[in-house]
Amino acid sequence: MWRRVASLSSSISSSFLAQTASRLNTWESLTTGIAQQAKGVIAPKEKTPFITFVLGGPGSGKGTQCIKIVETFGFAHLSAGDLLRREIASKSADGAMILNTIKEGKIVPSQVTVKLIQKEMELSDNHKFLIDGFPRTEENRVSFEQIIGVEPNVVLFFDCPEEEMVKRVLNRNEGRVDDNLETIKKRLTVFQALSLPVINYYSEKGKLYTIKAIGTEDEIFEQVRPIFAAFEAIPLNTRWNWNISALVVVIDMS
Ligand SMILES: Nc1ncnc2c1ncn2[C@@H]1O[C@H](COP(=O)(O)OP(=O)(O)O)[C@@H](O)[C@H]1O
Ligand SMILES: Nc1ccn([C@H]2C[C@H](O)[C@@H](COP(=O)(O)OP(=O)(O)O)O2)c(=O)n1
Ligand SMILES: [Mg+2]
Repeated sequence: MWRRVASLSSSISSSFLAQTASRLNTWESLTTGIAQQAKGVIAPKEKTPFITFVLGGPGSGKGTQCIKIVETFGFAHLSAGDLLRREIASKSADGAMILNTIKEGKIVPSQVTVKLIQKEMELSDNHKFLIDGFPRTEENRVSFEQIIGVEPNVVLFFDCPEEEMVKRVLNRNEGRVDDNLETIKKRLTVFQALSLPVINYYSEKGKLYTIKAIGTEDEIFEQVRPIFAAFEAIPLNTRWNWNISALVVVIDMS
């Protein structure tokens, strides 16, 4: 059980501590949100969730780097695109609508995507989540906050030039309905118009880590690794919860 044992003024000046602290939330908020949503069916989990949003344009290398983060840091990988493609394949009620939306390079209504993410989070034994390709719009972002009830600890942005993204997507060869030049152009327009505002939002909140997504997969991962290594270095039984006016020390008494 988490107990608050002290509340300190915000005089601690280390930027690392401040940045790190701002990215850690208490477990209570998620358990409350999920428990409310699940109407008590699912028992609260025991660990503080650690949520990373993985953002970047189509072909910027999000999925590729997520695999490496999973291997190295043991996260659960929830790809919004994969969850939506699974709905299409399962011929669910929303399947046809999702397929048409993806073919058009547009964004699926947030409630549909958030519900799929929520289900995966509830089913997972893990407490560290990489949410890949989400939120892609401000509507996505607000919907997640409202339905799940938490904010991310870390937001990664894979920053890649458009020509490189187009080249990678056209070579991806996974048989995706949206990996063609016509749809990619639409997706890049949507990324600029709807996803960049989300990236700016997290930048202003001090949660954004921008990765230069050019180079080999390993070179790019060397930019990613220290971000999570820094969080791993925080002692397991100590969590800092940063507030605008106060720093609250939370010590695990279990
Ligand atoms: N650093 C890289 N250099 C060249 N190709 C890459 C790199 N990272 C990923 N790729 C390839 O580019 C394509 C898109 O990568 P992917 O991880 O699916 O991107 P995203 O999930 O952002 O759309 C894939 O075929 C992948 O193998
Ligand atoms: N939050 C999301 C994520 C994906 N989608 C839809 C629209 C996207 O173009 C497709 C594919 O997403 P996916 O993340 O798999 O695509 P990339 O890996 O960036 O190429 O799914 C969505 O509507 N909302
Ligand atoms: Mg992807």
